[in-house]
Amino acid sequence: MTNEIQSIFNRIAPVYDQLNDWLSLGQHRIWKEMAVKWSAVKPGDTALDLCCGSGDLALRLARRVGATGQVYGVDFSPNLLETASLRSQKQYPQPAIAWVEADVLNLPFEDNQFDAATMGYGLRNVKDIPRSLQELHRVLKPGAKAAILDFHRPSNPQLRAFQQLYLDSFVVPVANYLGLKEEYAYISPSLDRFPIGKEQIELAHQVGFAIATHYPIVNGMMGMLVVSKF
Ligand SMILES: C/C(=C\Cc1cc(O)c2ccccc2c1O)CCC[C@H](C)CCC[C@H](C)CCCC(C)C
Ligand SMILES: C[S@@+](CC[C@H](N)C(=O)[O-])C[C@H]1O[C@@H](n2cnc3c(N)ncnc32)[C@H](O)[C@@H]1O
Repeated sequence: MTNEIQSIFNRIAPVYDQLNDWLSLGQHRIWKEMAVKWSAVKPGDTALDLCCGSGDLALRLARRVGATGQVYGVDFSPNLLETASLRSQKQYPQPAIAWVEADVLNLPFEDNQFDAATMGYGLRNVKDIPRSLQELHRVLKPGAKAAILDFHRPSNPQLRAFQQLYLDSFVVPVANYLGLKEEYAYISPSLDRFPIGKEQIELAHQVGFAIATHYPIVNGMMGMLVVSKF
């Protein structure tokens, strides 16, 4: 399964950023900015972006930590990391970002290292959610926060039906046009398996996060889990 997920993301890498803009009507930028803000990252921090993909969140974190801070972006897709690295090289001044190819279930970092963290659309894709939250908890400093953005299922049946229709009748056909039907058709079943907000809070508490809050966004079609370590 891990290799399957890795190869999905390697295949979509060339069009990933463009499709996110088209399919979310540009809205994913706002949701990602909210994640950065809710991670409470500040100038001088050492910040972590898990499942960084093409680097959207890591680049935003880098703007917040500034010249005195450092950002680490971790992902297991070499193709998306290549895009991320090219994007950061094009920026001036060069952001202080280290792109790390690794599995977020086994982070190559010491305990208590990071002041803040983000994870965008990663948690739903890992094969062991509790383990990934445990690793995040381990590497955060006491007092640090993380914001975890992902799809969510709205409790309202009409909104849920709209979300399903949007995925089946807009997202998948657009991806199909680019030869990526199966890759984008994967989103819907992955969302069906994904724990809802309350369940995410419970999992976060189980791995030791002292505070865990889930905020529905876009009428519950997306969600943000914000966790704090004490
Ligand atoms: C940035 C977004 C999704 C990233 C993403 C996550 C995955 O797990 C994938 C799996 C396989 C292939 C691709 C991805 C992937 O790109 C979020 C934005 C893109 C969404 C496809 C848009 C979905 C929007 C909501 C269902 C409805 C929002 C309505 C609003 C009025 C635009
Ligand atoms: C939907 S993309 C999100 C990328 C980026 N965070 C964003 O918001 O645009 C999911 C990312 O998670 C990565 N990923 C999934 N499981 C992983 C794991 N176990 N370890 C490292 N990366 C993983 C994929 O390679 C992919 O880049």
